[in-house]
Amino acid sequence: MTVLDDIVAGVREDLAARQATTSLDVLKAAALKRPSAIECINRLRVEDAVTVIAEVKRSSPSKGALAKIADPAALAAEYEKGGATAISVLTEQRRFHGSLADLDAVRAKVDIPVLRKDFVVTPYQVWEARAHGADLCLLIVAALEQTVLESLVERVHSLGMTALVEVHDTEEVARAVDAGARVIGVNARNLKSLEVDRTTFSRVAPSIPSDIVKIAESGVRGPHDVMDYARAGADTVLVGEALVTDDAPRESVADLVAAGAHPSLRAVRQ
Ligand SMILES: O=C(O)c1ccccc1NCC(=O)[C@H](O)[C@H](O)COP(=O)(O)O
Repeated sequence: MTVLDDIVAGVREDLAARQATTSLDVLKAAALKRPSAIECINRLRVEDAVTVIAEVKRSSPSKGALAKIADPAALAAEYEKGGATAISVLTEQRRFHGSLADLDAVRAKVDIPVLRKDFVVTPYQVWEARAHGADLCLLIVAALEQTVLESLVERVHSLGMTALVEVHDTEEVARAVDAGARVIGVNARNLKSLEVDRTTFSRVAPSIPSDIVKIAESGVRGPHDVMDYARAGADTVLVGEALVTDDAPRESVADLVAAGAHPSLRAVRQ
């Protein structure tokens, strides 16, 4: 069994428990009370700069416990003040120690778009994301059969959210495009070995059509990695570990944002 299969099996068990207590009708009612979603795509891809999605990440299968995040909302607020374009909140419980409560807290605190980062395999979880205030919802191609991927992308978009469709190779890019993705994230973390290879983005991104927003996920340790991803064509970078393990997350986000807007990148991005 791969790490991904193991995580998804746990997600399905936890989901069954939540579905037993919260009906889809309750979620739908909550989702309908949300204001219409922010137009995320225009915020993620801006002229002359690479934007930053900063992640609330407590733990991970590859590293174990990363940070004691007593107040995820306060951390997200620091990210926002540092210039993050969006906040990613890991809501998976067993391996990442996240929760929908974290998503609620962050949503209540920040004005910028919020991503539900989880292993979404059913429409119920998409409704959950919307009911808990997410503007973006992660869908991992490797975890989904094509027909399911297509229906979940459609569901995410029909609820006014934006799907961040995650891929690891060019075959998965083709599947993401066929499924209607408008935003594709290339994750440098191999989901079998959990090793991070930052060159994955430069190999995979050229196969992503130009009208689709390109996000480089994982492995950013500092400003130089943002600039490398920018030179390889990223519109946005998604950063977790380096920020949650930092003593000054606001300043560190600001440094990454400044790197993404560095004048030397202008020629590359035109
Ligand atoms: O982080 C992990 O160990 C991991 C393992 C298996 C599946 C997903 C995993 N991480 C989720 C992510 O995609 C990252 O949290 C995100 O891209 C940020 O990465 P990083 O900046 O390297 O923490």
